[in-house]
Amino acid sequence: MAMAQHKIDLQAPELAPPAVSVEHLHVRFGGGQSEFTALKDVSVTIPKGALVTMIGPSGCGKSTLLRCIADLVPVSDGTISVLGQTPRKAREGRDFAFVFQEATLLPWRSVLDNVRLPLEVGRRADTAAYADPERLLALVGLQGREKALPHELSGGQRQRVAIARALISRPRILLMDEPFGALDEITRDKLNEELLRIWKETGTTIVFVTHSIPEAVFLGEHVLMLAAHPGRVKAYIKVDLPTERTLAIRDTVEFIRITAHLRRLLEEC
Ligand SMILES: Nc1ncnc2c1ncn2[C@@H]1O[C@H](COP(=O)(O)OP(=O)(O)OP(=O)(O)O)[C@@H](O)[C@H]1O
Repeated sequence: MAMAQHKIDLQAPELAPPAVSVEHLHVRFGGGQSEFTALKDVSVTIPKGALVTMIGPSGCGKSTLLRCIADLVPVSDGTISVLGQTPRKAREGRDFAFVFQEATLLPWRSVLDNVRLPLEVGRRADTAAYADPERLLALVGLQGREKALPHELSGGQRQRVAIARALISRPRILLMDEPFGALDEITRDKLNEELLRIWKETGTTIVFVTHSIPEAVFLGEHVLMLAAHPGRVKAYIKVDLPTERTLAIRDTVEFIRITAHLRRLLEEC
């Protein structure tokens, strides 16, 4: 009698490539006498759909790591895979988008036209591949401000525009380098809550660099800590807090315990 065939599901989640896989990454700048090792033997896996925050002392290589993932800085040794491809391929396929500390909006274009910009300069012929700019503005809480010019917006609102613009190509990964670092505390708190909502609504994987331990813990499902000189992984912890988070969670014993633990680790870096 023939044996029953067992169906093998090649799309099983555990077999799918992670969002980002970094293996034995070394990044060196300069050469000869002035060679400088910015990252040494960094290995880390970022699961699909995760929100990973990255923290570490100044100069430990957080931006460098993010830029390597984004194909903006060349890798000296090791490999990076973004959704199973090279960072170059992922960049060409617009699989990720980058949000910087400065919103860098075009001052002469309206909010809506700034968000639409990637549609005009992009290489995707298929406009259905892009999200609807007006819906994105609603998603980031800027409904009704479509016609405003950047100078008419607050810093927090400009950063909301930058996030909407980043989301227009429906990136599967959002790389954020201290996006709220220049904002006042109240605006930053509000945007932190909103980012969690946007993350849940879009299902985008997010890698978020910050200098703030409370911000890293509030946002992160996982916190990646780098140590400096040379830049290397110090810790990669899962944040054991409920996924539904409001700012009030920062007053809980568990939140305070995790931030204290990270602060002690940071002091060793
Ligand atoms: N293009 C470059 N050429 C030479 N050195 C560089 C270059 N980019 C970064 N570095 C150096 O690599 C190290 C890591 O820089 P990086 O900006 O990644 O650190 P960081 O952790 O993001 O710092 P910060 O928290 O201050 O923003 C620093 O010493 C920096 O001076």
